[in-house]
Amino acid sequence: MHVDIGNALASVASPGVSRDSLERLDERVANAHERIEAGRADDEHGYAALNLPERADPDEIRSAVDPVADAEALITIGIGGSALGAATIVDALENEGDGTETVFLDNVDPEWVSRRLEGLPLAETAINVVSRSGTTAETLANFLVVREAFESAGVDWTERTIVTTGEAGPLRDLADRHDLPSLRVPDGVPGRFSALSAVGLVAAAVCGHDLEALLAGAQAEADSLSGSLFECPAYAYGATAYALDQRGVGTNAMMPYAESLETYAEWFAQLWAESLGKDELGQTPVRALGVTDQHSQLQLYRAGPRETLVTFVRSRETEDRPIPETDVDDLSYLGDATLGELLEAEFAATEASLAAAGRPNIRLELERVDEYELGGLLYGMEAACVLAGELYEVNAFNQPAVEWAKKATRGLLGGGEFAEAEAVAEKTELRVER
Ligand SMILES: O=P(O)(O)OC[C@H]1O[C@](O)(CO)[C@@H](O)[C@@H]1O
Repeated sequence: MHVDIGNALASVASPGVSRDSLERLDERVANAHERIEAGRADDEHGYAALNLPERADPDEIRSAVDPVADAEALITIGIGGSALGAATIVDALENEGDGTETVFLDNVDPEWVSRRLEGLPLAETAINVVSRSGTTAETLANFLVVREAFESAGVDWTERTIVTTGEAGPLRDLADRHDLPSLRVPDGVPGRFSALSAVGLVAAAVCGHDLEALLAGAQAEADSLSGSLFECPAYAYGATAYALDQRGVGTNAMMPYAESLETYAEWFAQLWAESLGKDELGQTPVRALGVTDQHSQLQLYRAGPRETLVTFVRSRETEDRPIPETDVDDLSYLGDATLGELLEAEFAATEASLAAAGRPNIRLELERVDEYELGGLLYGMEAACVLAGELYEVNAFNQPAVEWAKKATRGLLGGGEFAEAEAVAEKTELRVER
C-alpha cells in the first residue's frame, strides 16, 4: 500500500496539516508505536489483530473447507466484522476466483433474504456461519431460516455447513452437536479487525483464492510498521486523518476508484466508526465510489463545509477495454481512449478538483487489486485505525454503544427485561400523514 498525504498538507488544503505539526505529532506516533508493539508482543486484546498474518493457518482453513470446496454457491451468514471482511475479500477478488456464486446474509430484511435464497442450488451450496459470540440475533435468525430452506429442499445442511465462532456459545454447541467442521474466531481480535483470520478467509478459500498471498501482503505491511509516520504508510494515513479531525475535518469519505473495492469502503466504515467513535470523539466514515460519486457526493466535498477528508484508493494496474470510435459530436475525444484511461483521467481530475478548492484528500495506491495487495490494504487500514485510536486516546477495541439497541431489541421482542424498550415504544409521536 502506497500513501500520498500531500493533498492534506496545509500548503494545499484548508484546513490542512502543516509539515511542522506532523513532525511534532511524530513523537506521539513513536510512543504509540511502542505501545502497539508491546500489545502485539503480549497478544493483548485488540493489538493481537496485528499479529494475524503470522497466526492465521491457511492449511487448517482449507482442511475445514475441504468437504464443500467444490460448492457451486456459498452462503455466508454473519454481520458486521463477521461478514464484511469476507465480503470485501470475495468481492474485490471476484475476477480471480473459481466462479463460486456468493451470497452474504448480513441483514434480516425478509424480502431480501428470500430473494437471495431463491434459485440457489442448495445441494451444491455451502453454508458459512460466522459469529464470535454465537449469540448475534441477526446471524442466528438467518441461520435458522437457511437451515429450514435446506431441510425443505431435502438437503442435509450438516454436510454443507462450516462454523466459525468463539470458544463457547450456541454456535459452538451446534457445531459440537452435529460434528460440523468448525474454526475459531481468534481470541483478542475484535470482529472488525478479523478479516485476515478464519472469519474472512473461509469464504476466500471456498472461492479458490490464494490465502498465502493475502497473508503475505498483510505481513509486508506489518513489516513496514515503524516509529515514524514518515516511514510507515499505515501510520502516515492514520496520523494525518487524526490530525485533520483535530482541525475540524470530521468526515472521512472512503472513495475507491474500483467497483471491486466498493465493499471494502463498507468494511472501512465499520472499522473506523466502531473503533474511533468513543467519548464523543471520532471521524465519520462515508462509503463512496469513484467515478460514480463524482456525479453526486463530490458537489458537497468541493463546495460544502470544509469538514471532509476524501480518501482515494486507486490501482495502478487494471484490465482495460477500448471505447469504440464514435461520430457523436463532442464525444470524438473518447474514441481514442479506453475505459481505463477515462477512469484514470476522472480520478486525476477529481483529485485535482479537490486540491484546487483546498479540500484535503489522501491517495492510497495499490499496484493492482489482487490477493497480495488486498491483504496489505486491509492490514494497513487496521494498523492506521489502531494508531488513530492511540492518538485519540480511546479504546479502539470495544463497542459498548451498540449494546443498548441489542438489549432494547430483545426487550421489544419479549426476550429480556429492558426498561428502555418501553421508552423506545413510548416516544413522542408527531406523525405527518399524506
Ligand atoms: O461476531 P459476532 O459476535 O456475531 O458480532 C458481529 C458484530 O457485532 C458487533 O459485535 C457489534 O454488535 C461487531 O463488533 C461484530 O463485528
